[in-house]
Amino acid sequence: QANGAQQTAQSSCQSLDASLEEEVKAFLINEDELHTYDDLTKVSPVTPSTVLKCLQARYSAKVFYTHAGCTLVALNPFQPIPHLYSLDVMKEYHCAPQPQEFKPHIFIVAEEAYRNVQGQVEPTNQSLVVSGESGAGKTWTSRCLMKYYATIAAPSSSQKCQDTVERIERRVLDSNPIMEAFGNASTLRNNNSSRFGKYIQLQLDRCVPFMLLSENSMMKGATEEQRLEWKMQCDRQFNWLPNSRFLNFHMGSCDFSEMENVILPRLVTLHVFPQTGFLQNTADLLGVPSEELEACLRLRSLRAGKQSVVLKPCSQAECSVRRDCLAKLIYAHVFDWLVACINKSMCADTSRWCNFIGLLDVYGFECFTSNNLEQLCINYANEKLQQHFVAHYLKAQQEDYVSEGLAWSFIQYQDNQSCLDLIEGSPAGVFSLLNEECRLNRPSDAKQFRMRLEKELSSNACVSWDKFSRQPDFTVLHYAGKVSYQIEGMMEKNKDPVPPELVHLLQQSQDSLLQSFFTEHSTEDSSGRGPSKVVTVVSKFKNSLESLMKILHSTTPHYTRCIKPNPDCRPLTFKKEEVINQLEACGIVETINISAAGFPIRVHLHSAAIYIFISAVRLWLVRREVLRWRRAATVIQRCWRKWKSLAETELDDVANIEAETPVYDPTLRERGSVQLSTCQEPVMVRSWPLGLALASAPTITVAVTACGFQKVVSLMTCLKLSFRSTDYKVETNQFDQGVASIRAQPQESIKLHLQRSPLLYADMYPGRKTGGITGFNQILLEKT
Ligand SMILES: Nc1ncnc2c1ncn2[C@@H]1O[C@H](COP(=O)(O)OP(=O)(O)OP(=O)(O)O)[C@@H](O)[C@H]1O
Repeated sequence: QANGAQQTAQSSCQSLDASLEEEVKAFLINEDELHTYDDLTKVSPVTPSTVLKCLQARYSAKVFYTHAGCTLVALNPFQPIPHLYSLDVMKEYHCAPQPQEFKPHIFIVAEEAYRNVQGQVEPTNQSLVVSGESGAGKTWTSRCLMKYYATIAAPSSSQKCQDTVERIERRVLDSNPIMEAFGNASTLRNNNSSRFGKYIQLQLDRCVPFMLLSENSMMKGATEEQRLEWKMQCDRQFNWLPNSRFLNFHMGSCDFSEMENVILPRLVTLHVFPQTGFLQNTADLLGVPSEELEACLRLRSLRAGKQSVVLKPCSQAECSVRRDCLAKLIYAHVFDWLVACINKSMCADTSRWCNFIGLLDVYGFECFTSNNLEQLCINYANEKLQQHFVAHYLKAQQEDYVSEGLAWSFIQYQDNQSCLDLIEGSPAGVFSLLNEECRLNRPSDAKQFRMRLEKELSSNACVSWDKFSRQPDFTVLHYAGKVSYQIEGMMEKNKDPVPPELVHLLQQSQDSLLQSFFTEHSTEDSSGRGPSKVVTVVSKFKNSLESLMKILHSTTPHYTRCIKPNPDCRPLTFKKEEVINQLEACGIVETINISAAGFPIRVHLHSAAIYIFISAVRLWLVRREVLRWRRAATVIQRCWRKWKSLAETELDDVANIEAETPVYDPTLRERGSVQLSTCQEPVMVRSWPLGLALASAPTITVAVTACGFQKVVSLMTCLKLSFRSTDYKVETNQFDQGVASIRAQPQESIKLHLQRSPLLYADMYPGRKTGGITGFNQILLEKT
C-alpha cells in the first residue's frame, strides 16, 4: 500500500513537473515579447528560468531596470548609457503626476521616497536599501540617488536657494571620493570595490536636503609633496597594495624571517629590509621609535606574578598577525575619525531638519569556496534584511487589505526566523556559542567546537553537518542558499585580540591624532588587575546591525537589488549562470513569489469582493422587485381610490333612486351588506368594494367568487342596484374576465371596463390552499 501511495505521489509529482515545464516552454516561446515585461510578477509561471529569460531579453533590448513587485531590479550595463540619468530624465520623473507609470527606473524609487517624506501630512522617514554583490552597481546606484535628490530638491525660483543646493550637492557628492578612497579597494570582482557597508541619511527640511550622515571614509592619491612626506616612492612595491597607483602602505611590507638561535632554538627575529627601510618609515610615520615598534611586533609580554613581566618571542606567524593587527587598529580609528569629520562638517543642527531619507548600500549575500566569520556576518545581515523585507511587505499588504475593508488570510511564505535563531539565538546559537568559546580564554580547537555546535544546534533544521569533510565546518541553509562555513580560525577572528603592547606603543606616539585615538583606550580594567572585558566581533556586529534595523523599522523601505550580469565587468554582456546565481542569492525569485503570493490573495479577495458584489446585486434586484410591487400596489390603490370616489358618487345617485322602491329588507340597507330576496340562498357580500372585486375577478382565480348569473347578482347587489330594474343594463357576456359593462339607462350610464392588468403576475395567485383572493384586474370606470 505504502509503495502504491509512493508511486502515486511520484507520478503526480512528475505530471506536475511536466505541466510546469510545458508552461515554462509556452511562456518562453513568446521571445519577442519577453522584454516588454516591466514587472517580473507578470511573468507566469515564476521560475528561475522564466525570470532569467525575461531579464536577459530586457538586457539585450538595453532595458536595465525591471520591477519585481515592490523591489526594483537593476542590471549593470558596465558602460555609460547616454541620457539614462540626464537632468531632463530626472525632471521628467520628478514632475510626472504618476511616475510609477513610467518605465522602471531608479528615479521612480527616489521620487516615491521623496514624495512620501515631503508630501504627507505627517511625513514618514524613508529608507532606500540597495543590495547586490560586489561590482553589481550599488555605489553607482547610491550616487544616482544622491544626485537625484541634490538636483530635484532645488526650488528653481530663487538663486539663493539654487546656490545652497549646489553647495550641498557638492558637499554630499564630494564626500563620496573621500569615502571611496579610504574604504574602497581593487579586488578580483570589482576594481573599485567598497569594503564597507554604508548608511547615509539625507536630512531634509521642508525644501532642500541638508546633510549627509555616513558611516565610513578614506584618502586617495597624494601630491608629490605628500609622497615625499609619506615616503611613498612610485617605484616601490607594497604587499597590501598590488596596484602601485593606489595608496601605498609601508607596514604591510614589513616581513619576518625565522633564524636559528643557539640560546633560544626557535627565536624569531624581525628581519627589516635595510634597503627599503619599511620598518623605519612606518615608525617615522607613526611617530614612534623604530626599536619599540620592532619589539612590539616581535615580543609578547606575559605577566608573572603581580609585578614582574616576562617577554616571550613570537613565532613568525604570530609576528605577521601582530603587524596586521596594528594596521587594522590604526585603520579602524582613522576610519571612524574620518566619518566623524565628514558628519561634523555636513550635519545640520537637529532643529533645522525634520525628516530624512536613509540610503543603505549593503554588501550582498556571499558564498565562496571557503567561507569564514566575515561571510557569516554578511549573510546574517542579509538574513536580517530579508526578514525585514518580508515582514514589511506583508505588513504593508495586510494594512492595505484592512484599509480596503477586505477580509484576508495570512500568506504562507518562507520564514527565515529559524535560520536567524540558528545564528543569533540565545543561549544556543552560533554567535553565543562562539562568544562563550572566546571567553573561555583557552586555545581554540575547531573539531571540539564543531562537536559542541552539533550538540547544541542539531535540532535546528537550518544547519547540517558534513561528517566527511576534511576541515571542521557547518552548513547553514540561508534563504538564498546553502553556505558551508569553516570553523578553523573563526574563534580567533571573533576575539580579534589587540595585544596590549601595540596600544601602549601608539599611546606614546608623537603624532597628536594617533595619540588622541588611544589616550582613552586601556587594556586593563579600572582595577588594573587584568584585561578589560572582551567585546567580540560578532557582538559588535550584532549590536550595530540591531541599531540599523531599528532605524529601518521606523522608516518606509524601498528595495533595489543590483545584479552583475557578468563576472568580468564587460559591457552589455549577460552570462546566464552568473545572473541566475545572483537571482537565487539575493532572493529575487523568492521576492517575486512573495509579491505573487499577494496576488492570489488579491484575486481571492477580489473573488470575495465579486461575491460581496453579487450579493449586493441580488439585494438590489430584490429591492427593485419589491419596489415594483410597491409601485404596483400604489397604482392599484390610487386607481382603487379614484374608482371608489367615482363609484361612491355614482352609487349615491343610484341609492337615491333605489330609496323610492324598497326591494330589500331596510335593516340590511347598511352599505355593502345586502340580502338578495330573489336568491334561494342568501348571498352576503361584505362591503361593496369587495363584492365588486369578487364579481369582477376572473373566475378561475377566486374560489369563493360567484360566477355567471351569481356574479351579476353579486355585482348588482354590491352596487345597490335594483335587480329588477330595467334602468340598468348589465352586460355579462365575458364572464371569464368579469363584468364587461353596466349601463344605466336611460338617464345616464356607467361604463365599467375591465382590462387585463399590465402588472406582471397581477392575475396569478399563490395557491388555492391559501384561500386568499388575488388577481385584481384593473377596473377603469368611465362615466358616459
Ligand atoms: N547603471 C550603471 N551604468 C553604467 N555603469 C554602471 C552602472 N552601474 C554600475 N556601473 C559600473 O559598474 C562598476 C561597479 O559598480 P559599483 O562600484 O557601483 O559596484 P558595487 O556594487 O558598489 O561594488 P562593491 O560592493 O564592490 O563596492 C562601476 O564602476 C561602474 O563603472
